[in-house]
Formats: sequence, structure tokens, C-alpha cells
Amino acid sequence: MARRFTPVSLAAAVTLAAGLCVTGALFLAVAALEYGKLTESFQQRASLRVAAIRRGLDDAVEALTVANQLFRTMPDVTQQQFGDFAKPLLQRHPFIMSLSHQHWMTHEERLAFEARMAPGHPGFTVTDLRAGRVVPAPVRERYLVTEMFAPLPAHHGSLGLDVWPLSATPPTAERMLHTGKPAATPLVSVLQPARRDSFVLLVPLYRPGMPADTPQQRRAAWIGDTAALVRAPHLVHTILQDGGLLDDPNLLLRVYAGDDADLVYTTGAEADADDRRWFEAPPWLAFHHPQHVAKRFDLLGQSWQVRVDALPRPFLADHAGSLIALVGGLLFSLLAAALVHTLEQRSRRVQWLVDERTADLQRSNARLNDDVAARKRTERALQESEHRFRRLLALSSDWYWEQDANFCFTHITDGFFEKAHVQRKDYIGRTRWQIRPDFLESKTGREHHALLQARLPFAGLEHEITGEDGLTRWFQSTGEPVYDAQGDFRGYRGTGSDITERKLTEQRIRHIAHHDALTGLPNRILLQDRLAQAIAYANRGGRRMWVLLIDLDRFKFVNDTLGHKAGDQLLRTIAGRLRASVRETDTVARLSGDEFVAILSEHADEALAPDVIDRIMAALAQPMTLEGKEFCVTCSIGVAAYAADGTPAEHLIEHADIAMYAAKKLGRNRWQFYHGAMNEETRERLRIEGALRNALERGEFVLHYQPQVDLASGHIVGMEALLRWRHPELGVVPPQRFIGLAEETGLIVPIGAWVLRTACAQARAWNTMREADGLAPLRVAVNLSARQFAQPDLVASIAAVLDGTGLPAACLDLELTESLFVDDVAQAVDLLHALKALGVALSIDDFGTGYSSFSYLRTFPIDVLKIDRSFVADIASDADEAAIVVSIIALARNLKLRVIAEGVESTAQLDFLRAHGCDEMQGYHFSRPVPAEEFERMIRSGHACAPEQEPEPLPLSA
Ligand SMILES: Nc1nc2c(ncn2[C@@H]2O[C@H](COP(=O)(O)O[C@H]3[C@@H](O)[C@H](n4cnc5c(=O)[nH]c(N)nc54)O[C@@H]3COP(=O)(O)O)[C@@H](O)[C@H]2O)c(=O)[nH]1
Repeated sequence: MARRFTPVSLAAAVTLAAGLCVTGALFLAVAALEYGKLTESFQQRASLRVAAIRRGLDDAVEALTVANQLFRTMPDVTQQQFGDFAKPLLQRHPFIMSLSHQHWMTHEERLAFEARMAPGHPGFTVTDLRAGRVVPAPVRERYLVTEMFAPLPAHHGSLGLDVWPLSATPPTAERMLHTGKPAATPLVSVLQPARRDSFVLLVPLYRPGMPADTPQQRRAAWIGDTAALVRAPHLVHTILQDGGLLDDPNLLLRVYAGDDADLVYTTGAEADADDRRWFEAPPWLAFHHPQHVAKRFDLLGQSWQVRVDALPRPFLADHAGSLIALVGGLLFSLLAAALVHTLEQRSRRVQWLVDERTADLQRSNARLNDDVAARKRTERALQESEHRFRRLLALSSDWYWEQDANFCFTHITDGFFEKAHVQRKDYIGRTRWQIRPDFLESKTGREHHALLQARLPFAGLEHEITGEDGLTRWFQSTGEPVYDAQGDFRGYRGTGSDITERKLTEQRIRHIAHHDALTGLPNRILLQDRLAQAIAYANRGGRRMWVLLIDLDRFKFVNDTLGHKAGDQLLRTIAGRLRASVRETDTVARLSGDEFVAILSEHADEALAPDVIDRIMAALAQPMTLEGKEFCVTCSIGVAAYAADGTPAEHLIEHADIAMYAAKKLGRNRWQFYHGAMNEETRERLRIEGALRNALERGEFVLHYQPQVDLASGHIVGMEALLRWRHPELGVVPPQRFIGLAEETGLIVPIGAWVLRTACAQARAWNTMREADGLAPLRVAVNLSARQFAQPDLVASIAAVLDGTGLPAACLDLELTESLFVDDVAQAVDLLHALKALGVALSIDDFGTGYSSFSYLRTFPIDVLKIDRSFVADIASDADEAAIVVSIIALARNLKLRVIAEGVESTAQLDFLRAHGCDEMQGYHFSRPVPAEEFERMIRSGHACAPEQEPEPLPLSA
């Protein structure tokens, strides 16, 4: 939790605010007291000064009144008397500049006065003041003339001055007479013309004995007055000075007089105290408290005003108490707030620490609770998992096992013992290799042991166990190492499952993959394996072993004659007899078709092999019943002896095969050991095969044509196209040596196509030629091999050749052997019909040597039967052969087929055939197969070439 403190706590702020409030209140209270005291003091001092001024003015009037008494009490006062009387008055009241006596006189009295003054003042005359200059007064009805004046020497020129013309005099006199009291003039200028700061006080004088109670009486009785010239500033200053009231620097005293309120006196330099006001604020709050006292009063008919203002003072002078209270209060408030803040902060820090600790404790507690809850969940999950695991184990076919650090089983679930039919006590506390001592002898066991030593997991460990019920079962284990919390190895744990079913299935699959489905014998794959084992065994013991390649003689005939089912039965019977003819340790395998291989090993006695072989041949030669008929099957056997004839292991079967061919060549139903010379033939065969692959594109093939002659007319009616291979090194290779090879390799398909195209083109050319000569067209017979017959585009390709060469379909005769039909009769029928639909003729070649089922002759759209030359050869000498030929001719007649005999070499044969109604013949008697040019010459001349014209085919080894 973040530790946060506010800059100023609330309590401190409240304390500060309270302190400031109290301080403010205290400050205001003290300031109010100070203000009250100041106000009172000011009022006192101001009033004192105003009263002093009023009293001084009254004193001035009193002094004048005293002077006026002199004239009332003495009938004839002289100037000397007046001077003497005035002198102490003037000394006592220095603000009175002069005292004078003025007489209200008529002109006669002026004259009398002038006369009276003349002795002491020659040329004395009553005067006026005009423009500040004293001039003789003109004659007037009345004069108010200054008769006496004090102090005399200083104001001697004032005697005789008529003051009545002065503007202030008449109204003042009138007021005086009206009120019957002394009167004062407005302010006048005396010393300085521009400054009106003086006034004159007048006290009336009445004629003695006359009443003066009313204004009329007083005007009637008025004879003059006593006047005092007073200088107002002087007057006021004297009054204040005498009263000791000039030493207060904080007061501004100003005195105004007259209707115009002329300032006649001021104590300060400031002209206006109001200018000192610093700011507009409550007077008690301001540093300066602007106070004034103004008193207006009347002095002998003139208005006077005295104004006293308090001058500004330093704040401290009057507010030290409030200021101390303010500063003290502020300091106290701040200190109190700081103290409260400090206490608050400390309290908060303590609270924060407490909260922190509390939160830590709560978090720890929560974590603890979480941990406990998580642990409980984990335990529950574990229990559930354990339960599920046990349920799964119970439900599944698998089991669980554990081993300790020494790989001894410590725990195996029940499933294992139920499956394996073994006892728990035989497993718990023991290792795998203690249970099965031979475990570590196997490669699998050693690899497993190495994995355990390396503490590595393992998977798919397969092992077999023979249970107490005597059955052997297969199991599979998967495991991983177990470590404790400290990382120490504790053993292994894992699961196991019964894989017996899978193993059996695999065995079955392997068996199928390695065995021939028809006979159950090992197939070519397993044969190789067994052969390797036998070779290894022979190598280990320095023993001999023999490989027999067994080929059935004339199996094709049986198969073609009786069909596949019979053929299969025959092969199964042969397989059983072979198996029974050898020892258990020997191997008998089916290589292909009617070829079998036997491996005879572990025969210590070398001489034993021929016995075994003879036994095999004898067993196979036993009659067997197929399709209700009894058959005898012979075989030809080739034998390769390992470590005897120098055959390398990988060529054993090949050499046995060569030897088997050799046996066949020797006349079948015999066996032959392989020897080195046989290998040469095989190599030659391979050489031819290699050359055959290039022969077509190198143009090494040519066609020879053998005429087919109509026996009735003796004319050539057709020819059979026969393939010849002119090899640059081997010379002319006979078809017997390469047609079979071309069949095996599939090369017969392109070669056959070339033959068909060439033969058709040639026939078309000859027929064109013959047509020009008015001769009948010739038919060309072309042999079709089994591979060609199986080509899906056979019909289309023949049609294309006919179309391409322009040969009419009726001129093409396709020669087929019976073996082509036996595999799939229905398909063969369809195909023959399709070919027939093209318009070509179909011949059965070598008729009588194969299946020779007369029934198919009805089904198949056959046109010609060609009697095999093996029957023709002996017709003249062998009654049986002759009977067969006669039967074939009769059959053809019945089926309305053309019949042609091949291999006719003699006139006797020719005669026999002609005598029995054979349609056509082909044979050396008429012509051997010849090149095209020769054949062309033959058909042009109508003569056949001599039988010796065609050289005999060269032997392969040539
Ligand atoms: N699929 C193909 N097979 C072909 C082709 N060319 C030939 N062959 C087949 O090769 C076999 C051997 O043929 P060949 O050596 O040409 O022998 C033929 C004749 O020379 C021979 N013959 C003819 N008259 C006589 C005779 O009076 N005596 C005697 N000993 N032999 C004679 O017979 C062979 C013709 O036989 P066939 O075809 O059955 O009519 C052979 O089987 C050819 O079929 C080919 O292009 N394609």
C-alpha cells in the first residue's frame, strides 16, 4: 500500500483557522479599544484647543470693552490718556495690533477737530484711504474719524483717518447699533493686500445721558466707538501658545473666519488634512484614523470655525497592542497548527504502519487461505484424477506399474495379472531381467536397459510372456523416470497394454505379405529372407546348401485345358507334395506361376541332395485327379549349390533358374546342376534383351513373307508376315529367341504395332499392283501376341492402321493362339467380335496344341483354323497325327471355317491335305518366308522360291 500524507492535515488546518479567527478577533478587539482611546484623546485635545481659541477671542473683546469704558467714564479723554490706558492692554494682548477711538462727527465737527489737532499736527486734516494711499477726506455729511490711536508712534498716520468710507465699516456699525453690542468687521487686508487676515472689533460709544435701549435710541445716541485691530493668525497663535497647545504634532488645527471662511490660521504645513487619508476603510481598521473636530461659533457678528484634524501616525504608535496580539496570535496559531500537524502526521504514520501491518497480515491471511483452498482443490483434483485414473484403468485394457530406483516392480495394477495369467509374487520386487533372464540377451532388452540407466523415458517396449495357461501373449510397456521434489531419481512408472491381438494381426499380415495366397508357401520376399538365413547358417558351419528351382512341365497346357480352378488345385497339390518331400528345416517357396524354389540346408551329407531331388520329382510325378480326370505332372529342376559351384549368394536362384532351363532344354522331367557355362547363355540372353530394346528405332527389324497357297487352284492367295531381326553383330536373330523375350519385357507391343503397320502397307501396295494386273487381292496374316491382345486400344489401333494404310479389312488376317482366350473367355469373345466388326479375318494359330475346346469355336467369330505343323509333320507316317489333321479339317468344314495347314514340307503331306479337303497350305514345300522384294518377284512370276533360299536362322551363340 502506498504511503500518502497530505501536506497539511485537516486538524492542523482547523487549528490554524481557529487560531487565525481568535487572533483576528483579538486583534480587532484590541484595535477597537485602541481606536476608542485615540478618539477620546483626540476629542479632548481638539476641544481644548477650540475652547482656548474662543476664550482668547472673548479676552480680546474684553480688552476692547475695557478700553471703551475709559471713554464712558471720562468725559474728555486725551490722546495721552488713551495711549497710556491702551499700552498695558496691548502688551497683555499682543494679537491686538492697535486700539483706536473713532468719533462720529458732522463736517462742522470735522473742522473743529482739524482745528483742534492743528496745533500739535500742522496741516492736520481728516483723511481717506484710496487705493492704499492716505488722502484728505472730501467734505461729507458725516465722518467716522479716528481721533485717538495706540500705540501712537507706530501708527501716527492713522489719526484723522475717516474709516466710514471703508466698506466694512458701515455694515459693522449698523449691526453694532442694531444689536447694541460690540461688532466685528469681516476680515480685511492690513499688512498684505492679498491676505485678509485681520478684523476690527468695534465697541459703541453713546452720548452720555441719552437712552440707548433700542436701535433708534442707539443710533440717536451714537457718538463713536472704540476699535481694536486684531490680526487673526496672531490672535489664534497667541491663544494656543499661551495655553501650551502648540506642541501636539499629531493635530492639524485650522481656523477659518468670515462668510467666505478664509483660512486665518493653521498649525501644520498640510493644507488639507483630508489629503492624508490613505485609503477608504473603516476608521477603526485603518492605520490612520482620520478624525476631526469642527466648531463653528459667532464672534461679534462674524462667523468663525475651528477645525482640528488628527494627523497620520505610525501604526505602531497607536496599535502596538493590537499588532502584538495579531503577530502573537498568528505565531501561536501557526505553532499550534504545526504542532497539531506534527501530531496528526505522527498519528497518521502510526495508523499507516498499523494499516500496513494489518493489510500485510490480511494479504498473508488471504494468500494462506488461497493456498489452503488451492491445496484442497489440488487434493480434490488429485483424488478425482486418481479416481478417474483407477476407473479408466479398470475400464481399459491397460494397466499401470511402478518400479523403484533399482528397477524392481513395486506396484502393478491387477489388469496385468489377469491378462498375462501370471502370479503377482513372480513380479513384485523383481526387475524385468530377473523375471525373464534372457531379457538382456535380446537387442530390445539391451536397448531398454540402456535407456533405464540413462534415466530416459521409453515407449513401446514389446515383450512376450507365456502365462500359466501355456499361452504366449504380447505386451507393450511405456514408462518414464520419476524424481522426487529434491530431484532425486526414484524409479520408473508407466503403463502397459496387451498387444497380443495386434501382434497376431501383424503376424497374419506378415504371413500374407510373405506367403503365397494360393499355396500358403513362402513367397519371393520370405524366400529371400530364408535364403539369407540359410546362407548365414551355411557360412557359420562351413556347410553346403542347395537351391532348387522347380518348374512344372506343361503346366500351361493343364491350365489352358482345364481352366484356372484346376490349375490352382494342381499348384496347391504340388505345393503340398513339395513341402512333404523336404525336411521341416528346409524351405519351399512359390516363386511365380508354376515355379517353385526349395532351399535344402543343414544337409551334412553332400550326396543327399540328389536323393532329395529325386524324391521331389517322384512325389510330383504321382498321378492326381483334376476335374475328374487323372493327370501326371512332371517337372524340371535346376540346382545351384552354395559354396560348391562358386555361386555367390545373391545369384543362387538365378543360377538354379539357368540350370532349370538347361534341364528343360534337355527334354524336361529331369534335373540339372548349374555350371559356369550355363551362365554364358543367360548373359547372351541379357545381351539380346538389351539390343532388342533399341532394335525398333534402329530399323533392325524386317518382315519376311511366306505365301499361303490355295490347294485347289495352286495360286498364292495370301502371305503370313514373319518378323526378322537383322542385328549388326548377331546377324539374323530368329523369332523363337526374341519373341518370347519381347513378350516378357512388353517390347512386343510396339514391335507388333510396327509389324501390323508394315505388313498392311506392304499388302496394300502389292494389291494395288495386282489390281492393276487384274489379279485378285492377297490377304496378309499377322501374328498377335498375348500382350498385344491385352492392349485396351487394340481394336482402335488396328482400325487406325487399316485406315492409315488403306488396306481393306477383308485383306487382313489376324492370327491368334488359343491361349489368348482361356483367361477370360467372355472378354475374349467381346474383343473378337469387336475385331470381327472391323471386317478382318480371325485365325486360330497352332490349332490342336493348346486348349482345343471345340465348344469355343462355336462361340468365337473365327474364320480360319491353322493346323499346327507338329501334326502336319507326321501325317504321312503317323496314323494318329493324320487322324487329328483329318478331324481338324472335318471340324472346320462343319463349322464352315477355312482351314489352312502349316509346315507343309513334302508332296506327300500336300497330297494328303488336298485329299482330305484342306483349303490352303503354307510351308517350305512351296516357299520359305522371304523378304518383301523376293515375295513380290514371286507373286509377279507366279513361282515360289526354293526352300533353301532362306538361310537357316543363326544360333544365338553365333
Ligand atoms: N507375335 C508374333 N510372332 C511371330 C512373328 N513372326 C514370327 N512369329 C512367331 O515366331 C515363331 C517362329 O517363327 P518363324 O521362325 O518365322 O517360323 C515360321 C515359319 O518359318 C515356320 N515354317 C513355315 N513353314 C515351315 C515348314 O514347312 N517347316 C518348318 N519347320 N517350319 C515352317 O513356321 C513359323 C510360322 O508359324 P506360325 O506363326 O504358327 O504360322 C512362330 O511361332 C511365329 O508365329 C510376329 O511378327 N509376331
